[in-house]
Amino acid sequence: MAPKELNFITGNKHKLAEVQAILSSTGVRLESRAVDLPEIQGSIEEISRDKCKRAAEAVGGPVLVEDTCLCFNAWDELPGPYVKHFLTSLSAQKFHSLLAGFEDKSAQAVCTFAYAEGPGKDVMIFQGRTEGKIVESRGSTDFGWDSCFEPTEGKGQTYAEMPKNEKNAISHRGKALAKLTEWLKAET
Ligand SMILES: O=P(O)(O)OP(=O)(O)OP(=O)(O)OC[C@H]1O[C@@H](n2cnc3c(O)ncnc32)[C@H](O)[C@@H]1O
Ligand SMILES: [Mg+2]
Repeated sequence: MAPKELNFITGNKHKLAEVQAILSSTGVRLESRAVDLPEIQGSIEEISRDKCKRAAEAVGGPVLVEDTCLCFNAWDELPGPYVKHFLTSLSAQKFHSLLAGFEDKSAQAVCTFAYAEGPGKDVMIFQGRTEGKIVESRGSTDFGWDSCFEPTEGKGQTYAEMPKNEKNAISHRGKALAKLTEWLKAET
């Protein structure tokens, strides 16, 4: 059974704000708890499933978690789920230099939501992908690598230069949440 209310477990207030904005028109109620969950190494799906199981155990009830990856095509999809560490070390200003030796600057932003009804329960996965390229930082550096990712579907702006509603309409997170809300509608 799909829930009417979701308990989104994240330590990232920018993610939470986007998820709240995107879900506001859907009638789905969102609760949230800030828990910084340890993340394993592995495939995107393995990491998301494990993160969801840890969250369900930490909370003792239904949980929604999300893992965001940035995959460089020239790097066979890396840094992928490990992008946070690269960004923390380099900062947004130097982030583009990772691809300095590569002609191919294309990348995919991948957002994976994972939902479980509680500890030990099955995990449902919902994923969205947005194509783009890595550029020198332009716009606010508030949220992750937003200033370094220029989506192909946009008007040549980085995510950070776009109004929030425009980012949400084409973003990896928006697409993943569209799948999640479809499931919620179908189940209730
Ligand atoms: O508690 P959680 O939900 O795990 O939050 P987090 O900040 O640790 O997030 P991730 O583990 O998913 O790591 C993803 C990294 O990508 C960044 N990020 C996530 N979504 C983004 C977006 O839409 N635009 C730019 N950067 C983003 C985020 O700041 C991290 O550095
Ligand atoms: Mg994390």
